[in-house]
Amino acid sequence: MSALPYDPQRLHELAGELIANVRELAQLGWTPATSSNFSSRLDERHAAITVSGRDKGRLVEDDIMVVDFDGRAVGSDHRPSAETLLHTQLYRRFPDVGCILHTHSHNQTVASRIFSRSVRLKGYELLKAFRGNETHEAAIELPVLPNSQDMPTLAAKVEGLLDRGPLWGYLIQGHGLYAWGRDMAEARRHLDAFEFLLGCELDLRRITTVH
Ligand SMILES: CSC[C@@H](O)[C@@H](O)C(=O)COP(=O)(O)O
Ligand SMILES: [Zn+2]
Repeated sequence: MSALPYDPQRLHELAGELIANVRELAQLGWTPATSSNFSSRLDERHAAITVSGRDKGRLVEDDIMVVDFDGRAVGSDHRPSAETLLHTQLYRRFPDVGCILHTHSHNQTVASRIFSRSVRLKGYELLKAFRGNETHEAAIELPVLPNSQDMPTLAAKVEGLLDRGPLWGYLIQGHGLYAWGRDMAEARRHLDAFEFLLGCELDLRRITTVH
C-alpha cells in the first residue's frame, strides 16, 4: 500500500493525459516561452498540476506534481505553478470541475488587450460547444480581468465573477485565457471554442476597421 495521500496510479494516468494534451497545445503555439499551466483533479483534496517554469512543449512526468487545495506541494518538493491558486479555487468551489487549462495564445493575448471588461460571444453555431448551451441563439460573456502578480487579488476577482453566473473561462488582460471543464475532453472543447471565437471576433474587428 502507498503511504501517499493520493492514488499514484491515477496520478500517472492523469499526467499522461496532461502531457499528451499540453504537447498538442504547445505545437499550436499557445504556450510560448514556458508560459501557461495545466491541472487535473486527482481526488476531492488534490490536483495534478504543472511544475512552475517548465517548458510546456517538452513536459515529462516529472513536470507534473501534486498539490492540495491549499496549494501546498504533496509528495514532492517541486514548486507548483505560480498561478496554482487560480486552479485550486475552481476545484474547491465546483466539485464537478475536473480539468483546468491556461494558455497564452496570440489571439487570447491580443483579445485580452482590445476588449476591456468582457467579450460578448453571440450568433455563433460554435456556442453549442460550451456545456449547457443548446443553441447558437445564446450569448455568452467571456470576462476580462485586470492582470496582477498577486494571486489572492486575482482569485478574489474571479470569485466575484463566479458569483454572478455560469462561466466556462475568463481572460486576463495582456496575459491569457483560463478555461475548464468536467474532464480534459470538455476543458479542451471549451478552450478550443474560445480560441476559435476570439479569432473570429478579432477578424471582425479588422474587417470593420478597414471599411
Ligand atoms: C513565462 S511568463 C508566464 C507566467 O508568468 C505565468 O503567467 C504562466 O502562465 C506560467 O507560470 P508557471 O509558474 O510556469 O505556471
Ligand atoms: Zn499565465
